Amino acid sequence: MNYAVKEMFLTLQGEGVHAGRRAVFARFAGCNLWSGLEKDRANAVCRFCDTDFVGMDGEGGGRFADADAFADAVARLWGDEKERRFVVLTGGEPMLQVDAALIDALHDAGFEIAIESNGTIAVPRAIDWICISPKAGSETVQKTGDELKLVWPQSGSDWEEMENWDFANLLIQPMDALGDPVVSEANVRSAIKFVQLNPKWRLSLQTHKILGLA
Ligand SMILES: C[S@@+](CC[C@H](N)C(=O)[O-])C[C@H]1O[C@@H](n2cnc3c(N)ncnc32)[C@H](O)[C@@H]1O
Ligand SMILES: Nc1nc2[nH]cc(C(=O)O)c2c(=O)[nH]1
Ligand code: SF4
Ligand SMILES: [Mg+2]
Repeated sequence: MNYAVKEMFLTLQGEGVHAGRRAVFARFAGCNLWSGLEKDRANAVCRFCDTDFVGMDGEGGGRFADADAFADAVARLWGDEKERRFVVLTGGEPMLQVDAALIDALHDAGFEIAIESNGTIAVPRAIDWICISPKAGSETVQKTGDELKLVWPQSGSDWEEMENWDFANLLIQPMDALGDPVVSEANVRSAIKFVQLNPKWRLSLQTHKILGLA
């Protein structure tokens, strides 16, 4: 198997329970809920995406011939430190490409593996930290994991139903309205109010955007 990767970079995990943790991000090209082209956004299943995942032309991106080549690139970005090695597989939709060989190669290189997935494709439990972010209008098949991260508000998504799923952490992440600061701020206020009313849930902010990190 080869892997089409938009970009790979060293940063801090910006979101969720691991926010603030040093991490290599590997962003896979392509998604099953949007083509990634602006002309298709209005008709996509997922319409609020903040990410360019088209092609392989980003920093550290490219086509990796096999799992070892992928893991070598991740390890090079991490550097020599042997402790607490952490890689986040994201996209696009990483589960279109992640397979057992890749998971094994990253584990062999000493990495704890996290994934950011839309939950429409089952995620192997061999992945150490499963974060699922369900999208209204899609079928969520992965209803277990470490972190459920619901982008808020999303009409047509049933958060009460999600409380019955098997996730160790429930998070609400305000929707970035992509260039509309008034709406973005309203979404933050709405998310805070939601958590104040629903103590099973915690707030997740996109701290990398606040901090000016990738
Ligand atoms: C770009 S997605 C890639 C991974 C996967 N396709 C998914 O949707 O979970 C990474 C994370 O960013 C979140 N996200 C995307 N657009 C966002 C936005 N406009 N505001 C807040 N979070 C957003 C997603 O819900 C997901 O949790
Ligand atoms: N720093 C940083 N943290 C992130 N957490 C989830 C991200 C994603 O796009 O999947 C992301 C991202 O793009 N950058
Ligand atoms: S599912 Fe994830 S990558 Fe795909 S369009 Fe939605 S937020 Fe973006
Ligand atoms: Mg992002």
